[in-house]
Amino acid sequence: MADASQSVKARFITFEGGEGVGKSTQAKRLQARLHKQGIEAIRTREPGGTPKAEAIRSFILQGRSESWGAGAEAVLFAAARLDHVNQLIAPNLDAGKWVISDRFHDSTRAYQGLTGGVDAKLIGALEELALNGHKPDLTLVLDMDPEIAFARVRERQLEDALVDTGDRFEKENLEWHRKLREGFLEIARNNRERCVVVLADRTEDKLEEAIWQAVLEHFPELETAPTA
Ligand SMILES: Nc1ncnc2c1ncn2[C@@H]1O[C@H](COP(=O)(O)OP(=O)(O)O)[C@@H](O)[C@H]1O
Ligand SMILES: Cc1cn([C@H]2C[C@H](O)[C@@H](COP(=O)(O)OP(=O)(O)O)O2)c(=O)[nH]c1=O
Repeated sequence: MADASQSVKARFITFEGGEGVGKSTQAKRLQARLHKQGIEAIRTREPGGTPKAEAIRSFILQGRSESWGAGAEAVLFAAARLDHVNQLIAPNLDAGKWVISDRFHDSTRAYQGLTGGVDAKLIGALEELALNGHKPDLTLVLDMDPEIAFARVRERQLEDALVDTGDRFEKENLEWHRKLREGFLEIARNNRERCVVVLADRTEDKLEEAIWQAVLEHFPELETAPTA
């Protein structure tokens, strides 16, 4: 692989959106595209990404913590994020590697803030602590009707012959997910310099292409990076 990492500044890209819209699938595909371009990129996810953050992930997402409430969850997600930023994201960016995260701080804004009702000032303060200066350079907001995304997730569960795999968040009702979708769109409207909304209700190949075009538009320097 040609090494373009030396000539192109390492960037931090996040994927956001509701459940089942294709974030994980496309995060993998984007990593592969970047590799083809000679760019070293690591892929991570939230909540999680480091041992401490993964521990918080299982703690929050299992049914046991049902009664925590959105405020406490915002604090827990922020604690996980701070470790993720300090232990994984920042060191990789410093080492010249691109970082792709499947969800990041906009998920807290959307789930705990706009949908969960936690005050925006509190969300902002937690964000300042957790990001430690590492705001994403580009956020791809995958957008589609949650009903269709749900059908995808259910299909996957049936294929895996799993009876009850939905985590606590996937069990929220459709109306709630529609509100969540509006929340992500609002975040994108208010952060136009960073966020690109991508229509997710299309084939994986077409979505990958649309995402790649958005990435090239945002980072034109990639066009001239040597190809592998
Ligand atoms: N463009 C697409 N069209 C149809 N199904 C898809 C598409 N992208 C992903 N899927 C399927 O939908 C399900 C959810 O995709 P995933 O990437 O895990 O979404 P997310 O990370 O947003 O929850 C998976 O079973 C995946 O194979
Ligand atoms: C990162 C983050 C996630 N979440 C929620 C969103 C998801 O419902 C859940 C993570 O589950 P996950 O399985 O990673 O997401 P997806 O279903 O999109 O593949 O945690 C928050 O509520 N706040 C946050 O800050």
